[in-house]
Amino acid sequence: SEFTLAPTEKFFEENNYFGLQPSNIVMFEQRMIPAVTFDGKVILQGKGKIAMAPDGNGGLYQALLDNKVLQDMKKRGVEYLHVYCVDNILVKMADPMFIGFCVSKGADCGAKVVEKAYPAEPVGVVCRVRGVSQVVEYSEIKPEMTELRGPGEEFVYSAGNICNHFFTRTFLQDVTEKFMGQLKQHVAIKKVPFVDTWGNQVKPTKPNGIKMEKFVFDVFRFSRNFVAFEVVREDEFSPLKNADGATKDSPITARNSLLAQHCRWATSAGATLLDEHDNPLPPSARSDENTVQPAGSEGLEQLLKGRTLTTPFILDKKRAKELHAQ
Ligand SMILES: CC(=O)N[C@H]1[C@@H](OP(=O)(O)O)O[C@H](CO)[C@@H](O)[C@@H]1O
Repeated sequence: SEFTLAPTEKFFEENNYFGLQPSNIVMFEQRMIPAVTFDGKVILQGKGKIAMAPDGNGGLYQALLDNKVLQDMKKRGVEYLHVYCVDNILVKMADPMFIGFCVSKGADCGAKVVEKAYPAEPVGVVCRVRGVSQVVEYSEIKPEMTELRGPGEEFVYSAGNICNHFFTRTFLQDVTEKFMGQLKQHVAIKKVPFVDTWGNQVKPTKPNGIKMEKFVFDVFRFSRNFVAFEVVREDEFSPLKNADGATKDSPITARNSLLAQHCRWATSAGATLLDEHDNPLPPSARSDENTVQPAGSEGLEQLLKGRTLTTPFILDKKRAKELHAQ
């Protein structure tokens, strides 16, 4: 959006595009739409300036069209897309397992899901409504539906949406050409700063306005072959939604999720980890033993098997070279 494009560009430049070719990176902006009061009037954010807000993560499709991104992808021979839209430190971009699964199933649209942890967990559920695959958002599902359980006491609606999606380019082409007008508008009730009639800037303490948002997953219902792919939460989902100090989904919890994952990878590659007092670290909550080497941890075994490592242990290029040489 207009808030994030310039800082994102700057961050990529400063970090040398993370080793990618700048010509292979395309950045573009979603639209902004006015925020309105509960009776539908525009809100003045400042003198002569209407309060605007990004049009939701489902604004992606209009933005792809506005910026001719799908045409560009066609030229470059891009046929499959992996999209994610919540901050998630464990996200596996272009995950070969997920993409391979969707392609092998002939899917035009797919979603990664994790098992819902508890009924009121604020995640949408991937399900079928009258035979149509879709996400029912947590703000729009009846609480009693979230409580429903099957014969084995498992949740009936257990497939938690983690905003991690697969699309074929041709499906998105169809969406932009035929279905965009059918995307629903969802109402988000928010605190919108405004100027009062005396020209004073006011920061409301309770919600005073409505932002209309489109949801990225609202295109699922137009797919011809939709698939869901369940993944293990500890390996793939640790969202960042709150500031430090919150008990969940904060920078600290995100950092700990990544550390725990790397400890599991090192242990399953055959390393023994010690804390700063040389005591062995307790075994991680989940063992990856006997599973395939998790994507992202390939090659670790050669470096770490049989080694005893004191944490914090940083495996950078220099360290990897040293380990190779030993
Ligand atoms: C509109 C939208 O994208 N909603 C998503 C999104 O919720 P937020 O609370 O808006 O961040 O992230 C959730 C996963 O953290 C997902 O379950 C939900 O469906």
